[in-house]
Amino acid sequence: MLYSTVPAAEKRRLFRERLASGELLRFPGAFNPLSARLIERKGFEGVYISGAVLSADLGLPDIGLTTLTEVAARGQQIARMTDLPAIIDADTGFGEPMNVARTIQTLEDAGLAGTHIEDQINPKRCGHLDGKSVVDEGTALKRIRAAVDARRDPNFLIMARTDIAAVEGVGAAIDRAKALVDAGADAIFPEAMRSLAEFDAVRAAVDVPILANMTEFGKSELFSVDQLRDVGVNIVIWPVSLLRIAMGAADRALDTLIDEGHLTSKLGEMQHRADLYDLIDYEQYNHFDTSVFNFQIAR
Ligand SMILES: C[C@](O)(C(=O)O)[C@H](CC(=O)O)C(=O)O
Ligand SMILES: [Mg+2]
Repeated sequence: MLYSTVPAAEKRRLFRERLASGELLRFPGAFNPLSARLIERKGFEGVYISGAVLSADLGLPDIGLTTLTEVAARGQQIARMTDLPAIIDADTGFGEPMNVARTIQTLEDAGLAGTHIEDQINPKRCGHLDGKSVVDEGTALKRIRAAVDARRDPNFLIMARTDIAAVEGVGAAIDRAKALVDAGADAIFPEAMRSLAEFDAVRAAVDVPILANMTEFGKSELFSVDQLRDVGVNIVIWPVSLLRIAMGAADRALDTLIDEGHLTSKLGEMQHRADLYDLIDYEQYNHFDTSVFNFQIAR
């Protein structure tokens, strides 16, 4: 109740331990703090906090308009709701390498378990869109070195994301991934891989964990957990999926409301009040005041 009782340093330590085991860890994207609770309840291994979701939530395109303050605050709200490790998207790090350093310390303070910093130029765009540009290798490495030097908890995971595959091909992504690992990256996020063979090639090239981004309507086919495990992927994210599903359902429900004048036909699709209260541990709040949860909800 109220929040996770596991301190951030402990979440990070446990996360590092699981990552080292080589198993594939599943990180659905939480589009709000409540959905992080659902992800934990269902038994997933972690929670992803997407920049695309954060900006879409504010009605903005994912082009680096959100600020570190906004991102860290939302990350903190989500991370504190779950015992699971939460990885947050830090885009290009919010500025120059010195800003990247501040980003890392701020995200550590916010209780996140790790983050990824990408090598796109500013303004950045979704990794699955055409027309991306990346910074030169020197700049990309500086961002990662700054991140690694700035962290105070060695278990805070610093992942380097490279978007170069879409611009120069998977060969360039492999070269860059190796250089990023040499610069201190704990893990690699090869963005917009088009096939399992491409994941396989990156996997073979580096011996740190790699992440697969299973975002919909993008460049990657939607591979299954088993397929990704077979090629040695260590973390898989579905960054925007729950937001897409929730917004799709909301869109259809509003149409139903217009057509039918009520939402009775939608009750089966809704999270029941009883399930919501269960998810937020409403009953536990009786601990403070026994009159808080003294009602029945009919199913
Ligand atoms: C992973 C990602 O960086 C995100 O912000 O969630 C996006 C997802 C998306 O826009 O579909 C990405 O650039 O892939
Ligand atoms: Mg992003």
